[in-house]
Formats: sequence, C-alpha cells, structure tokens
Amino acid sequence: MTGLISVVGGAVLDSLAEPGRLLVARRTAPPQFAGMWEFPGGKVESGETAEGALHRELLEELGVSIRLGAELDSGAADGWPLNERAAMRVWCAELLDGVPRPLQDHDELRWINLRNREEVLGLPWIPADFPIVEALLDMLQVSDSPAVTAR
Ligand SMILES: Nc1nc2c([nH]c(=O)n2[C@H]2C[C@H](O)[C@@H](COP(=O)(O)OP(=O)(O)OP(=O)(O)O)O2)c(=O)[nH]1
Repeated sequence: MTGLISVVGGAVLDSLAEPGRLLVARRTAPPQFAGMWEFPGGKVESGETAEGALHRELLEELGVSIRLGAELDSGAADGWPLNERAAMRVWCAELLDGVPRPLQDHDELRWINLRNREEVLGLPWIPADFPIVEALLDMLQVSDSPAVTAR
C-alpha cells in the first residue's frame, strides 16, 4: 500500500480495433481544473476494483457503458502520477451502450482526431495529463491495433 489516492480514467475511443477519435471531457470543478480537459473517470471507492470504478464513473458522468481494452502502461502499479497524493490508471475503452452526455462534472464532451497530434496536445488538458496523452498517442501510432484490443 502506498497511501496514494487511486484515480481511474477512460481513454474512450471510437473503436478499439481501429482507433481514430478520442472522447475528451471538460471539467467544471474544482476551480483550478475548471475549463481543462481530462479523461473521464474519478476516484476508486473503498471495496471497488479499479476497473469496476471506471465502469461506474463513466456511467455516472457520461451515461454510457463501455468495453475496456488495454491499460495504458505507466510503468508503475499505481499508474500515472497526478500530484504528490494521487495516481491514475488509464484504460482504453469503447462504447457499448448509450450516447455520451456531460451529466456530471463536465460541461462539454468532444471527439478529437487522434491523427492530429498538435490539435490533441494543443487542448488545455489538466497539466498532469500531458505525459499520459503523449503515451496514448505513441501507443496508438506504433500499434496497428493489437495493443488496444486485448481483454
Ligand atoms: N477523472 C480524472 N481526474 C483527473 C485527471 N487528471 C487529473 O489530474 N485528475 C485529478 C483531478 C482530481 O483531483 C482527481 C480525480 O477526482 P474526481 O473529482 O474526478 O473524482 P470523483 O469523480 O470520484 O469525484 P469526488 O467523489 O471526489 O467528488 O484526479 C483525469 O484525466 N481524469
């Protein structure tokens, strides 16, 4: 146990097999993150698995059910560091049911084109997310698809 707060995020793709677009969400709170883009998700609750938390968060926040693909490898069991107290694990995912809507915590959702690296990285992401977004872009570029279709 590291004592870190566990956060999970979904890199929701238009297709796990042939990813072309990524669903991103603009936060409304807290003030230091309002207006910034992120991977929809949230904190793992007591008694939940990380994957279970991600399913729950995306249902609550976006009203969708998802199929999980591969986890984006951070090289650490806790995932990607967000700050001194929290780390986030991120999974690729695709929609199974529902049309994403900003039901909670976000005021806008957007499908962005993964092939336009400058546009993706030009969004005002939460600062801690930039290395994660870069790793996602790298993974999707180098892979013809198997890396995101597992599970
Ligand atoms: N969901 C999400 N949170 C992120 C990202 N990047 C990042 O630094 N964070 C931070 C923001 C928050 O401090 C924390 C996640 O908390 P949250 O507010 O989304 O969690 P939650 O939905 O469970 O909300 P709550 O119960 O605490 O109100 O992680 C990201 O890409 N997605």
